[in-house]
Amino acid sequence: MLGQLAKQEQTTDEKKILSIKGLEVNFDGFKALRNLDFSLQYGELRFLIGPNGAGKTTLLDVICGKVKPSQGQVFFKDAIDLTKHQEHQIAQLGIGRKFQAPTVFSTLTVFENLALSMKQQRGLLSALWTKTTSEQRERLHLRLGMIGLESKAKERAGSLSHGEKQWLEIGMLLMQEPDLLLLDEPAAGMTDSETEKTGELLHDIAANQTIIVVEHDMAFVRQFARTVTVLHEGTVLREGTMADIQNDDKVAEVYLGRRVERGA
Ligand SMILES: Nc1ncnc2c1ncn2[C@@H]1O[C@H](COP(=O)(O)OP(=O)(O)OP(=O)(O)O)[C@@H](O)[C@H]1O
Repeated sequence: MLGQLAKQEQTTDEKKILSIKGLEVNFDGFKALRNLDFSLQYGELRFLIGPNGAGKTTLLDVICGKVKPSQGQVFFKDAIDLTKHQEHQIAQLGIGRKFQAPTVFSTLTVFENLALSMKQQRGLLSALWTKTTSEQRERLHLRLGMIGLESKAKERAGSLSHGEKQWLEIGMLLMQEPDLLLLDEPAAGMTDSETEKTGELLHDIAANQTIIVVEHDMAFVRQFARTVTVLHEGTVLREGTMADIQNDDKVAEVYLGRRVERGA
């Protein structure tokens, strides 16, 4: 019986790409995260919401190695202890992070930006001047199509709209073939149609990769979220479908007594 239980637990664990237990982050005595448990299955698109200062960014910072926890476990693909790795190692292990503001090379073309981001052994300059292989070109065109910028491949990235720059940066991240993507407000500052396209892009990506999205725009979350985790005061307050979350009194209370509405 015990053996069976252990086996069951192991099977469940095997599906987890990320498993966090008892996480604590201490900034000079202030606990930005406390006793936080969080896990993610392969292929999930998980939205992370919560009021200002809830700890969302800090959680992403711990996962990508920018911030080291004072306590707790952070395991990637079961056996990789992320607390023991530096930021650049974690990127190589397959975790890609995108911050809110797009950072593309504005004087290079869209295609060149993507080509530079390819997972490769070559240095930056040789990546620019060496001819891409047909396999690489295929990958580049696949990503160009996915981010909707095929027709703008030869345009300078600096001439793109804000939304297009965001998609390009997501495409650049995808060229690294990460297993887990961490995205910070990918739809911030976008027009309604760009926001819509971004939501669809996230679902396209989640067909093969796992994504955590930190988001404030509740209309966006409502439209595109499958599972939502609500953080409050450094720990998980609730987790569930958007419908569960919207009807939860405690969640409404932490959002200053309002229902979870757009811009809350
Ligand atoms: N480097 C730091 N030193 C001290 N305190 C910090 C540091 N970084 C974050 N904090 C504090 O930790 C808490 C959690 O911050 P965090 O940025 O993770 O929240 P958040 O949920 O991402 O908020 P927002 O939605 O406003 O971006 C906040 O009270 C913040 O002031």
